[in-house]
Amino acid sequence: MNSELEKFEKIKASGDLPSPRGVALTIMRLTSRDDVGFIDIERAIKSDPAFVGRLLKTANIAARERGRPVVSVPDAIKVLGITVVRNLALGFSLVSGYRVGACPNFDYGAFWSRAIVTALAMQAILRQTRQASPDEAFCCGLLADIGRLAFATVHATEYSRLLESLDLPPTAGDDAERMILAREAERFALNHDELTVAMLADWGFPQTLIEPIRFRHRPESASFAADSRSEHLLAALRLADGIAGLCLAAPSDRAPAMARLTGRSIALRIDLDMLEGMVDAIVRDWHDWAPMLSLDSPPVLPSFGAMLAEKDVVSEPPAAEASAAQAPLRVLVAAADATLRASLERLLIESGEQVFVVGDGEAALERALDVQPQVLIADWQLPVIDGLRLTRILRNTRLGRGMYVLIVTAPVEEERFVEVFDAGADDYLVHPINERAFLARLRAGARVVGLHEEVRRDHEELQHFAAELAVSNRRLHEASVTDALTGFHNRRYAMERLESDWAASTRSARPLSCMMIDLDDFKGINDRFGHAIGDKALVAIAGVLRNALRSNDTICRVGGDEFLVISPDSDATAIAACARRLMVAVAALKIDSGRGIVPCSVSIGVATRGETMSDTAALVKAADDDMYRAKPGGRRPADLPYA
Ligand SMILES: Nc1nc2c(ncn2[C@@H]2O[C@H](COP(=O)(O)OP(=O)(O)OP(=O)(O)O)[C@@H](O)[C@H]2O)c(=O)[nH]1
Repeated sequence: MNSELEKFEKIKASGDLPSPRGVALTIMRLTSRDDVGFIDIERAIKSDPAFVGRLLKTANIAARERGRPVVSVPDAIKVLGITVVRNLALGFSLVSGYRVGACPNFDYGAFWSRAIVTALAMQAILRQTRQASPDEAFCCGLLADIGRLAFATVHATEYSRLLESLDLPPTAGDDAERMILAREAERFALNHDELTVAMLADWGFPQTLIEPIRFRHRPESASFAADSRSEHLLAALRLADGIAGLCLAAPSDRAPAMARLTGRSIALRIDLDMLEGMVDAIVRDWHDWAPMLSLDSPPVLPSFGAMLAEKDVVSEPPAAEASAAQAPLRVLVAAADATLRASLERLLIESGEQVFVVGDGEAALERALDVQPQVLIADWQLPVIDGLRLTRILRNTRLGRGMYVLIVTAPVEEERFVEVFDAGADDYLVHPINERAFLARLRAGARVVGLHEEVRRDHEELQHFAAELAVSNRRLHEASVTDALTGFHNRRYAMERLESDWAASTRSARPLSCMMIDLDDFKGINDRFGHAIGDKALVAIAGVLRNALRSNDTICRVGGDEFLVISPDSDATAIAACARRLMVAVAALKIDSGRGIVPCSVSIGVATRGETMSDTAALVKAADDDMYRAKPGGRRPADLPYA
């Protein structure tokens, strides 16, 4: 048994590790048997109505593109698959069972909020990149930090002391995370990432899905093959971490959180536009999920675009690297002949390089993917996969394209060397090796490797600049559609947004409503109290609107004292009720001018898309007309014709 597993078994033996209960336990037991039928699982699920609701919700997110809602348990199982259903049951049962606990400095609410945002982010990222099942990724994201909860459960008092001594904000970056990991390892012999990996493996999660968790805060130590699923999942997990960090950051910490996020999205070729749509959708889903899981209410977050415009966001620069000229070369030597191997190894070590040695082609391939050498020295006559075939295989991978390849061969006629170059090798050495010639060739190789590294670094820097430029462009765009006083979008944005919500309502045949809100006698307020107090009133009324409306309503300031609210999925009754609520809330405002309370009231016009309405202009006009009917003097809530 390896030592990590041994340490995990010790913790597990305490019997206190977080574990599934109720229906989750039944489903896990059932799915571990070969003879279990679909009906048994369906029956187990149906015994827990709360789980049925959550399962249907997940299935409907998964099936968004198919246009037909999932309304039954068998349908949900078909959409998600038994494994995902089982892992969802596990995850949700842990959320319900460990909402509070005995570790005083562990914030259980923040832990689960972060978990659900990470889960939603993993699902959204994988839906975009399609490198793994988004629903499996959801489960993996939900439980990606479960080791932390496990420490808080098994070692409540000690873990609380450890957290107190570190006193780090929950959204700190990699450096802070590494500090926690190091202290946990010192104290408990395992860190929470290792414990998470062990727990998920114990629950039967597939290795490729959970292994990236081990490296989520130290990606430079991961040695996944280039373009492998694990490498991709690691990048996805880091981006999901970044998204969760941004969503949970205090407003003053959003700029560094945003910087981490934009840097990480580059690795997955997710541009800012995609990221924006993704983050805004994740925040909306979070608002839906939180009450379903009885989690803390999510904060009302500005849109991604508004957060991007908030501060000077600069994406993470590419990691600083030692100059390739000074760093030792990573050289892989692949030769069956022990004397040849030993002499190459000696020469390379003497010249200060980092050497890895293998005896056949298959081992060479495996080792190459693992250590990612910059130089490969391979014997032509290598067993299993010969040197030329090995070169061809590696040249077809991203990793192998930049490698400097030297083929070692016994003397052959000149003609045959063509084959060496045709296979993609850079040079050859004739055995027995002339030491001076070998070292000269190695220097030539080092020069080429150095150039490759330079190109790669330049490319990364260019990507970094491109990301920064995209951020600046986005910020400029955001500023051009944002009202500086209230932070709401302006008329230009309102009209674009209305068009897209109109199109969505046409596609889905769902209602679309809007509200035109106009402050009453605002000129009088300015004249009586001064412009500064007028501004204060505008900001206060904007705050009322922000707090009173749903997260998927769009509020725009379309004139000096006019706001337009676009409300998808609201019918005439709902929008009227909403207008009444707003009027009451604004009337209750007490804005102190220093010379008495400022009288605040609004007139609101409402309109709902009807069959005779041809376009968005007609909808806005209807709301406008309704608002003017309410003036002058402001319409009282009771005057609104709908109860
Ligand atoms: N303080 C402040 N005032 C503004 C701002 N933008 C526009 N205004 C003022 O808002 C007032 C709007 O006046 P009107 O359009 O006559 O509307 P009203 O006085 O609210 O009258 P009714 O709409 O009929 O109730 C004007 O005096 C503008 O100068 C702003 O950003 N800050």
